[in-house]
Amino acid sequence: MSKPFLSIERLTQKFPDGQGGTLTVFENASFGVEKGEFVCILGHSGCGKSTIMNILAGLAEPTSGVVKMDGQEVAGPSLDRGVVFQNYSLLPWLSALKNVTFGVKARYPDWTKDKVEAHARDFLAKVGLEGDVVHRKPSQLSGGMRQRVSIARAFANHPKLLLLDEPFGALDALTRGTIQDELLKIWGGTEQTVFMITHDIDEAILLADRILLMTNGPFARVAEAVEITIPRPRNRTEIVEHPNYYAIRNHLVQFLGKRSKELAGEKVEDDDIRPETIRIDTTDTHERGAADETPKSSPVLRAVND
Ligand SMILES: Nc1ncnc2c1ncn2[C@@H]1O[C@H](COP(=O)(O)OP(=O)(O)OP(=O)(O)O)[C@@H](O)[C@H]1O
Repeated sequence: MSKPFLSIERLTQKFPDGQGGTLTVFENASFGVEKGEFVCILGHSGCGKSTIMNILAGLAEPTSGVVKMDGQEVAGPSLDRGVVFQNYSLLPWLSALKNVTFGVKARYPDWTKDKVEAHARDFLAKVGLEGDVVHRKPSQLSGGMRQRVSIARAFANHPKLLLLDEPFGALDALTRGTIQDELLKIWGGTEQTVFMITHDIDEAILLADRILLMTNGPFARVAEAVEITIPRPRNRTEIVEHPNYYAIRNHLVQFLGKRSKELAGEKVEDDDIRPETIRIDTTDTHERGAADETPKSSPVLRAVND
């Protein structure tokens, strides 16, 4: 089998536990992300999601294990990997527009000033920021606007991999919904690969191609990769009507509510360190024989190993 675009191999992170011992946050985390894929990761607080993201960004080094992107080992930050954090991390002394042009200039040093600005304005417009508002500094923008600038900035740089760490965590539900739609639109028009942390199950189902589920720490691991068998384009109001929606949602709720605890700390054989692929498709009639009378309302759950 060919290697995925992003491959995470046997990642282990240990920290001093503050009492003279060691805290093993996760051990042998191994998974792959395909080019252009949108992957969300869900797990309880403390299982190590942000730590994994910092390692993928090249901002932290794991205790052991390797991350490879396009076959190259990730070592240190790079313009090929863009990060959006919950707290926006915009440069406070620059306008929204300059926050975007700043990165574009670094990425495309040969571009003229006009080209850089047009490109930045184009991406700001994609997230609904046009006109005078682009000249405001972050302190003069609402939280939702600041997060829009962060997203425009990240996409405008065309990184090969976009890392989103709970980007909508601080936003109200309405703004969050609008920006989720904008994110989908902006991602749909690019070839970019996205890896996103969220605590919101519905957000993950709306956005992701696959959802990785982590068991609780310490010794957390990525136990399952749940395929989102709902066709795109998706939108928030229609997605809940898809026959797979609640079957997938129930599976995720059940994992986070129960199995993430039961599986916590469980040692697995070497052959099983990759997450189990879970495909839930109540519309898949191929799996059932013609004589199978299973009603559509009862979900067919089938787990397929990688
Ligand atoms: N630099 C560090 N030194 C010591 N312990 C750390 C360090 N960074 C993280 N940890 C510990 O590692 C564990 C995982 O932290 P991390 O922030 O990655 O979890 P998370 O899954 O992202 O949590 P949340 O969902 O709350 O953001 C926590 O127990 C945390 O206290």
